[in-house]
Amino acid sequence: MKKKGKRSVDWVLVAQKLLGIFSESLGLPPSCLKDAVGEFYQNITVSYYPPCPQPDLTLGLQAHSDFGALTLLIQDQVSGLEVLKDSHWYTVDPLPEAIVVLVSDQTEIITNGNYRSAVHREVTNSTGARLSVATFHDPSKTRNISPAAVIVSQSSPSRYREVNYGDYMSRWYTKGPEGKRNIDSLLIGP
Ligand SMILES: O=C(O)CCC(=O)C(=O)O
Ligand SMILES: [Fe+2]
Repeated sequence: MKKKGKRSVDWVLVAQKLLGIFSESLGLPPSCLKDAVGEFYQNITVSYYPPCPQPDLTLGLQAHSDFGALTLLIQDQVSGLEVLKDSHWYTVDPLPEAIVVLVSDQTEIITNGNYRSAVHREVTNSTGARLSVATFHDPSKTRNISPAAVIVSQSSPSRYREVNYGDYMSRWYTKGPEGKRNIDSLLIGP
């Protein structure tokens, strides 16, 4: 087995700590979300966006939500990341030393929609190149994910169908983000 570097272990600890805080904020035991995700599978993507002569015509990355549990992202001083809220795109201004936390699809499912996965995109600009490093913290492909039993009740029934994470991921790669949330296909009811 390949030994993980100290830096990637640190990222895992931050992600676990955040899932603990999310759990507690919902009145759940601190390990609730972490236990539901199981062992973290970590992927790191380094994205370089060169200056674009026609930013109005080109996105760096189309709108999507990340399919795992939690994404931690660092960006350089050039802005470009935007998040969607109430049909409006907001720029995530780069701050020195800051880590951007993006709630991803599996966390939305486990919390039964109490935490919503963040729809985001990357816009280009004509003057400066941009660099970002995203660390994805995801369940294993064999893991089945569903709303946590402690959250679901008769008055607050499951809003999402159970899904195998490997299948969910394959679907994402086959269909692509299509600018919308793939997770919506798991919604139960009208
Ligand atoms: O480069 C960014 O700021 C966003 C990257 C991203 O959303 C992704 O890799 O999923
Ligand atoms: Fe993303």
